[in-house]
Amino acid sequence: MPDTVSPDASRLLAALASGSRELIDAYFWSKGVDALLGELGRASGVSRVWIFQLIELQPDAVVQDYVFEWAAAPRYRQLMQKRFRFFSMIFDDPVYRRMVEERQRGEAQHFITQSIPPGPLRDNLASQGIHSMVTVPIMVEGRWWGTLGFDDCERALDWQGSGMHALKVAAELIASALYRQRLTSRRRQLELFQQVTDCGIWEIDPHSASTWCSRALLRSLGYPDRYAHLPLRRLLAHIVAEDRRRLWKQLRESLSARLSSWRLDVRLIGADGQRRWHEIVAEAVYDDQQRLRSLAGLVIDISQRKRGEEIAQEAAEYDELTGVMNRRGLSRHLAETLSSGCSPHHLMLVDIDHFKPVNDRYGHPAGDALLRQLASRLGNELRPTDGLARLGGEEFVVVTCGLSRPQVLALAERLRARIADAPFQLGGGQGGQASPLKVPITISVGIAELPTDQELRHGQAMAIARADQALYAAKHAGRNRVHADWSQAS
Ligand SMILES: Nc1nc2c(ncn2[C@@H]2O[C@H](COP(=O)(O)OP(=O)(O)OP(=O)(O)O)[C@@H](O)[C@H]2O)c(=O)[nH]1
Repeated sequence: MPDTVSPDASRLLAALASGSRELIDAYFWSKGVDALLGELGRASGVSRVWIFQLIELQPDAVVQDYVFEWAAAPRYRQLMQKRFRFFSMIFDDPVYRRMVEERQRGEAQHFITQSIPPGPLRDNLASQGIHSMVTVPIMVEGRWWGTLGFDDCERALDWQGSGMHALKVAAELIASALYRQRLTSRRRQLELFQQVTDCGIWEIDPHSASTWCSRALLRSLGYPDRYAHLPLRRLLAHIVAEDRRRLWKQLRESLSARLSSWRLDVRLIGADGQRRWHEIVAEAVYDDQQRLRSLAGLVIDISQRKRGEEIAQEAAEYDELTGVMNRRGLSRHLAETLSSGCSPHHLMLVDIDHFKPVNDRYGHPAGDALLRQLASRLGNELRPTDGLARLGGEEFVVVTCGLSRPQVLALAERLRARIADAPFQLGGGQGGQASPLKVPITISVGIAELPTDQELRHGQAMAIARADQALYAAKHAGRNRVHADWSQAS
């Protein structure tokens, strides 16, 4: 057995000092680690310095990968050997099992091969020609990440005392470089994630009501990137008042139900003063007493999606030809206006008289143009709260609220007169083309009251049926007139 010698502690400390500088300065930690291992290897005079990364800890085996190496001479190199790629060590040796348990606890080990009890571990080391070995676990965020090891194939090195202390410092330096790299790459990933997704990250401390907002979020709200402290009150002021009320309600309800996550769409007022739809995604963490410990989440810009939804809704609820509401839009308008508290509600059916001859004589496109103009003229006579819809063909509906029967009759009469008094101009008249056609038309109007005490769909159908009766009466009486059916109105 070779004589036991101790490493030169002062050389090791000097190596640690210069190696650690490289590790701190290196952009990629791996480059700094290579330099540190080299410094330590040369200073200690060992044959090989290595780092194994822990890949998986199984119940009866540990899987590791040989990730870094410094070798004093080419014959000591092992890194490229296939047997050290994701190699698995089985716990069939109690000595090895104890070693793994100690590494998990962050404890260093040093041994001379010949002093190890006979068994697989000793055989393994002997097969590699190792006389002595020291290992220090690399602990990252309190967990065993990997192992820093020194093999001596020439001497039996005794690593106790200041030599061992230097190696522990080296393992801690490597661990902190790894941790720094992790944080840097996490930060980069987060920034990339935010850029790609138009999303901001926030966190609120419920005790102090202080907030943390990611740079992207701060920027979109008009604050400097590194704004140190954005009070919750100020953050909430960026939410449109009406949506803020919904947010408080959502917050109260989810807290009382101890919900761990929820979502809400709100409008945010950005740095440019524009309101944009955002989705708030929140994750709540509660302590053992079910009190809120932290609230964090994302703010995702969904203005594009909302615009898409609005376009889809417009397509679904508006008439393509005239731009006024269609039957579906009318239903929504009625539902909204009936629940608004304004009453009574009246429904007018407006139908063009003798429209078929217009189509027959001037063609369908001219008929279309006339329908568009009619919608526009009717709309000009109405208030913003009134509803105008096209039911199909040449039949329109006007919905009013808050008007008495005489007032509704007067409005209908005014609509009728405005259409009858001025002929419609169709086509031509521009750039030396033929002069526009002047087509006089009239409308007939049937009126009914909308019942408020019935189910909407039923009440709407009833009112349309009665208005239709009144319209029929107006047509029968000679057209260009207004009729009302006040029967059965509740
Ligand atoms: N241009 C055009 N015409 C339409 C459209 N929808 C329905 N019409 C036409 O509207 C006309 C409706 O004719 P009728 O139901 O006979 O009614 P009318 O000729 O107006 O007669 P009265 O209502 O009884 O006064 C038909 O010629 C339909 O082809 C449309 O979208 N565009």
